[in-house]
Amino acid sequence: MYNIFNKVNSFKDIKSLDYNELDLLSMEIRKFLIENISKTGGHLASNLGVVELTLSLYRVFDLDYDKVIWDVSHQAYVHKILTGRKDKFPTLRQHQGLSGFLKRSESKYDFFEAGHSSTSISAGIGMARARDINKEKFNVVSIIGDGALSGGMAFEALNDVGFRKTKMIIILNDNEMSISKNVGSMSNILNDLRVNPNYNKIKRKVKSSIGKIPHVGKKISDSIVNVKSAVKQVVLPDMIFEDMGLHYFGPIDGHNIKHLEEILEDAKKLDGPVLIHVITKKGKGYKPAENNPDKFHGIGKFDVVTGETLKKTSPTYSAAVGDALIDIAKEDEKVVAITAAMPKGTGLGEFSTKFEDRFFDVGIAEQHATTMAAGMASEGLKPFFAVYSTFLQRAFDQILHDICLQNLPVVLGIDRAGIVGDDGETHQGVFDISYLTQIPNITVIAPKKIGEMNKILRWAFNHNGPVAIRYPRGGDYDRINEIDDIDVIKEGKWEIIKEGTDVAIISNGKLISKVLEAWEILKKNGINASVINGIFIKPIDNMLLDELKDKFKVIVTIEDNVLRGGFGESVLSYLNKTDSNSKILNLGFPDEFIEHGNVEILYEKYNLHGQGIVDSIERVLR
Ligand SMILES: Cc1ncc(C[n+]2csc(CCOP(=O)(O)OP(=O)(O)O)c2C)c(N)n1
Ligand SMILES: CC(=O)[C@@H](O)[C@H](O)COP(=O)(O)O
Ligand SMILES: [Mg+2]
Repeated sequence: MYNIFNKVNSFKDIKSLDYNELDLLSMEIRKFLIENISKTGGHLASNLGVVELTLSLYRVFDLDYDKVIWDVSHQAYVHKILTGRKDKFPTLRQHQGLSGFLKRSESKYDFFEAGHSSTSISAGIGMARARDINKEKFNVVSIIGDGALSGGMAFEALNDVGFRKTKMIIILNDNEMSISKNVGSMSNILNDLRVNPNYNKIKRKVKSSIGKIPHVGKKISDSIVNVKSAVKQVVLPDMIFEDMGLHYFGPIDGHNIKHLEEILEDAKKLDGPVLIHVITKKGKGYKPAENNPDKFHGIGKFDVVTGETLKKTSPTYSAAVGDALIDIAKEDEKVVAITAAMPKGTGLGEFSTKFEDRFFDVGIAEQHATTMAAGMASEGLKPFFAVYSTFLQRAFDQILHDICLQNLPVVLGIDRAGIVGDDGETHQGVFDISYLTQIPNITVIAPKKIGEMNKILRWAFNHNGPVAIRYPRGGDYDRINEIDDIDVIKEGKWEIIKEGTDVAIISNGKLISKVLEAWEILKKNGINASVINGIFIKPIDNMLLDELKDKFKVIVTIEDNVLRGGFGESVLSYLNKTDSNSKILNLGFPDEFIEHGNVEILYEKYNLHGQGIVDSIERVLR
């Protein structure tokens, strides 16, 4: 089935191949990726786009010596194949299987881990400077996408590397796509560069003809500069990378291995930072992905022939947020929506077309989005920033310093709160309760079911101060439909779902379903539990806690967050200040990073499934 691919297990095996064999290998790698990812799910389109780029890099550079850093690292599957992990590919993103991202524990060739974007240039600069101080000689190559280049850290790193002239190579992998269409003025500049490839040709001609003039004097060299800038003025209004102090090569066809290799060899010889602008096609070689790169950016299992996803779609929290927001925005023209490059993932797709002027995709710029929201709120707008819990970690200071310090009414829609599953450590949303609740002025709230989203969002927009609404990836468990939506939302007031006598269980969000599962088992075991929806994670319901402590010997908190600084600790800390004699049991995630794997497997592993909750409670009651 595979001719060349079967013989390739390592980057060492590709060095001796000729260009025809490399073309065949590229096709076979694509076939392998499509077949495997159709069964496991994963980041298909980005990987299909970097096949030739990865092969070229690994022929020119020596991974036993040189360092290659992949930004985000969702596009590093070909790297995994070429670094001895081909056979493990069917386990991709499965619990205990290969990670979907780079992992230093997986391979000595995974030089730097990522999952969040725009870190590769900074990491590369760090390695290059360590190399220089340690008097070593290896090459450093950072590969960053055009989407990731919209992130502030990437600009900070370019600003630094161009100034200090650190020797390294930056490959800008430009496929005109972030997850959705790339946005921003840098994206426009890249487009200019793409459609004006003449600039480099003319520059090379000018340089080579001047190189032929013997003993170039100051006058002539001045005129070179003038010619260069004249060329720039005519061909391009601004050559941003060269002006920042980097050598620029491009645009280069990222699917032409021979040409890529020539450029990489040239770049290797140069001192100082080099940026190679490579043009690739996201989804290359698989029509459904080429035609629909955002759908195939990160996809679940799919049918290879039709490209259709196999899992039936069911209502999600993100979609409910999008619908509710449209509803509210129709009534209130002050409502605006913001995303940091995740319009579809956060459910804002329809909003973006219905309210074009009131929708802002700022690129992968969570910090900017947060402070911009604060600015909008200071002028009377009602901003809603929908953002994944894990990516909002970037904007901690902006939430604190720009929103909360000024008590500005920004609504943060914290999507993917709690564990997300297959993406693993870098993406689990298990820190937001801890990082948010320590900030004064903010209110943190969580719906227990999708149906409550509209009501909660309306409450948040009417609240005079910052509000964070946390909700999970995906949708509800069926069990939650056994209970009603919350009736009235009152700040700091919890909802009693079941009245019991033996133990009080307080939880919030999606985990309420798991608590209901536990409640049923406990009942069968003769234990009568109260179940409380701690819908307000901050402020907590002190009055109800006062009643619970007098009534129950055991109070249990359960959260989809790390225990440190979490909901349970807030409850514990309050009860510690009272005369409570109740025993408090806090359930949640321990002080460690939560690996990748199916969400249900992970809940079970950490005893947050029905039986796990029961076991923990029975242990304490005994
Ligand atoms: C800080 C942060 N915000 C958002 C994301 C979600 N995200 C993952 S990949 C991606 C798009 C990256 O685009 P690009 O760098 O061009 O890579 P491509 O997939 O096009 O190869 C985004 C927005 C992230 N990983 N990190
Ligand atoms: C690499 C990355 O950060 C995103 O592509 C992420 O994997 C998307 O996750 P969702 O599938 O939850 O939108
Ligand atoms: Mg891209």
